Amino acid sequence: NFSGGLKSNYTFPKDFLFGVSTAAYQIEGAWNEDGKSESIWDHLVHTNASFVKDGSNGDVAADSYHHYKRDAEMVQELGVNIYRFSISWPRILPTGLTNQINELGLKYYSNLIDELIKRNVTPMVTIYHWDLPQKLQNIGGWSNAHIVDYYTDYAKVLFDNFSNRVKYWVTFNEPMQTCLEGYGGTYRAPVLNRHGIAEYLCTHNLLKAHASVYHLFNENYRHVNKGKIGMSLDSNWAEPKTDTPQDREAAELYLNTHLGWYANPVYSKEGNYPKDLIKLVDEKSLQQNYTRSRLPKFTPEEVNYLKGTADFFGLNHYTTYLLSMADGEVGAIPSHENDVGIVRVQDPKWPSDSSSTWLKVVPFGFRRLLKWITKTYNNVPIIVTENGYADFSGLDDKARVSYYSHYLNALLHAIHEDNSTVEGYFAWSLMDNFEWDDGYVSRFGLYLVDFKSPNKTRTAKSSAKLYAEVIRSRALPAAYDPEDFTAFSG
Ligand SMILES: O=S(=O)(O)CCCN1CCN(CCO[C@@H]2O[C@H](CO)[C@@H](O)[C@H](O)[C@H]2O)CC1
Repeated sequence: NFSGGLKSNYTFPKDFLFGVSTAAYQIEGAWNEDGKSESIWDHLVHTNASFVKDGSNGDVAADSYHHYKRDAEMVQELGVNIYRFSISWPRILPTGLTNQINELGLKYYSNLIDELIKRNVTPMVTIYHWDLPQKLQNIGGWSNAHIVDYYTDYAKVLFDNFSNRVKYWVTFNEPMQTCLEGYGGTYRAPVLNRHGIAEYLCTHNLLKAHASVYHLFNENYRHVNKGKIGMSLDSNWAEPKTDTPQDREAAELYLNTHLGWYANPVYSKEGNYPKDLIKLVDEKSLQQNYTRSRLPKFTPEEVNYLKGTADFFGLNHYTTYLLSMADGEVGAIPSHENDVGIVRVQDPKWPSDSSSTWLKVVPFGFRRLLKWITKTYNNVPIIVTENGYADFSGLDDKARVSYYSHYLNALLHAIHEDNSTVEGYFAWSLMDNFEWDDGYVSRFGLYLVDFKSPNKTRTAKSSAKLYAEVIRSRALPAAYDPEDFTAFSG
């Protein structure tokens, strides 16, 4: 049924990892303090103030650079076992390269890690959550093949300094957002908009960089504390718009050419990009008179080098779309969108009070996506590294309480009825933060941040209490009703 499963008294396994997530650019502030250099997000919001809905930026954000002890306290109040945060590359390597290592940057993260360990909370580090040093973008960024070495050198500095205290690593957060939306489009930094070309170059180099860091970790650092490393991929669920063969094909094609674009090379038995994607881009490139396909190819050695380079499947999920085949050309020519040729919409009946217009509440989609990943990638262990809801602010966040209840219900059914191997779940986000193009208009936090107060005061919302209760009891509240979506009726 709609909420992903009927009322049950399923519980979460006692060793299930409950976590909460944040990202450097969205919470830290101190954008140019203590030696940190400009990231591509600093550069974008400073040179194009109209990019952000409320004209704001991450210069100060939640000022976690100065309030990380309060953050660690909040994490402890929630009772989570693990805290996922990201490290800012330009805070560690101001030139982007290892000729200059910023000790004050290392110190900040070392202090944060110690605060977490003191509170019995396991740190999980996301090595890259979108904030590339601008100096590297100036020489091509992810479209420059040498970025594989630059990223590997950066990751080695983190492993050398933190692998004895950090057990969980995520190489990239949502690589598709960087490559498809940032290099192919204008929705994310560096807003290159070189659709049809740059999204494929970015992805090609980024996947090689991922594998390079996986092997570095596997060979030299895993033994330090039996650490684990993976990647966090974002995916909507794709439901066929109508129950017809074409729409079923469109839904499968969406998953293969978006999630599979990154998952197939790493998690599938055969490796490499999905066959559908290779075929579509090769054919379109030929028709468009390109001498060679716009999709770069992996050599057989590279296909093997990439295969199996993760201990878990990190999944960021928020919402669902209805898919159908396009009748005729869609999107710019050339572009990934045009290459794939499908159309996605959302059902107007789906609850949609969220401040993020794309975020519709569709719990069954979460359960079906987990089942699809389990089936497609041979029951790979999954860690849901982000899931959450946005509103316009407020402490008694009933819609967020309802969203989490429904999505956790769907998760319980995925675990107990669909036998998906899910090892953990992280709420996005610990606190209200800079929501990229939505600025501070859309709030995702379990804690409300008063951005006008000097200390960026954090206060627990009703959803923080719900989440803490679920973690303590390992179950949904007895009062939870899978059929009740009233919290969303506007
Ligand atoms: O229909 S549209 O094409 O107009 C918009 C597509 C919807 N996307 C889906 C992927 N999602 C990534 C989520 O992004 C993740 O989730 C959080 C909340 O956004 C961010 O704050 C995190 O940094 C990020 O990891 C952003 C919105």
